Amino acid sequence: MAVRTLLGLLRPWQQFRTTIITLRGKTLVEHGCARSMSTDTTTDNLTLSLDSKTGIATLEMHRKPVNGLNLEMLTDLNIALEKAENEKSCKGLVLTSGLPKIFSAGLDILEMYQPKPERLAEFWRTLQNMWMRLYGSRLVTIAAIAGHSPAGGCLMAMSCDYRVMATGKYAIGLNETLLGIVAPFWFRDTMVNTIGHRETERALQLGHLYGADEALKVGLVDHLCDQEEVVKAATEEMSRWLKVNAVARQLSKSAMRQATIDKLVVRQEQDIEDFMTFVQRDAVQKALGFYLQSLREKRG
Ligand SMILES: CCCCCCCC/C=C\C/C=C/C(=O)SCCNC(=O)CCNC(=O)[C@H](O)C(C)(C)COP(=O)(O)OP(=O)(O)OC[C@H]1O[C@@H](n2cnc3c(N)ncnc32)[C@H](O)[C@@H]1OP(=O)(O)O
Repeated sequence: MAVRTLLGLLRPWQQFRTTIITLRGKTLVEHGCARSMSTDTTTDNLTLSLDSKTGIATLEMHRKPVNGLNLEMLTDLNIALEKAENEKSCKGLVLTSGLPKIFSAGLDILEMYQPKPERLAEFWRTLQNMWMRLYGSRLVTIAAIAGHSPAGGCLMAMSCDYRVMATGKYAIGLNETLLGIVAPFWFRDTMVNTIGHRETERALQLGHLYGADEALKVGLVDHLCDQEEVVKAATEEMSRWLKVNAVARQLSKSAMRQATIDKLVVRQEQDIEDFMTFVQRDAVQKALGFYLQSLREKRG
């Protein structure tokens, strides 16, 4: 607080600063302007930037090759989301990818294949926390999806308030059964809340990946546009949402979502145990091994 007051006395050109934060042995570099409180954060996995004029933050994922959600990426996402959440001038967040043709390939399967138990538990807790943060965010959150978005990628998109997807040959959905695994209850709940019970039941059992047109038809995404336009379309839609009284909108959002989040809050430890038991079963390890192999063979 004292630092903020002091910075307020500085002239604008004196206020640009670069801060380096080290976290869990990783370095986050911040470039920012103290007066506007806009702060850009870049890590190996993502960039968070805030447009201080509009109050819209952009969170761009760029973990090569496919924005696979591993422990480090999820940790960075949690930090970035918390930062945007706590920044008073930030009102909305566009979640997108800086990689071509990929929004996110979902969970990094290598976290679940032949895992070390301690890391596996931390990985799952960090994913749970990321979902609770994003699904329950006070911000208007819009996913700009210009590429594939299976499983955990679909979860992230569904956790936003609105989804813009690129037309093209991209797929989105909860395809867990194709890997021989089961979407956890809070993945399922999020999908039910988005597209309804019957459609979710069908999609989950089949591990169905929707093309963009079909995703629009069932309400899994809300708007289609050209690949190059997704972030622009998301930002335009955002301005509509930002015109609504913020408190009324936030209370409405929380009235719709909090019960779903609370279900995980009260079962968080049990869910970690269930996940660990399930993933470490021989049959599941075998299925994950085959799936990884098939991904590798696809490349030839
Ligand atoms: C009793 C109940 C208890 C409950 C227990 C619950 C358990 C449930 C647990 C978890 C839920 C799981 C959620 C998930 O998110 S699982 C991940 C699902 N993701 C996928 O199926 C996507 C797989 N990937 C693809 O289909 C494609 O890669 C693509 C369409 C995303 C992109 O295609 P393309 O551009 O052609 O790239 P490549 O396929 O060539 O991939 C490049 C490279 O990346 C590797 N890779 C891809 N996806 C993943 C991934 N998700 N994890 C790790 N690695 C991945 C791929 O293998 C290639 O690697 P390389 O050959 O070594 O270069």
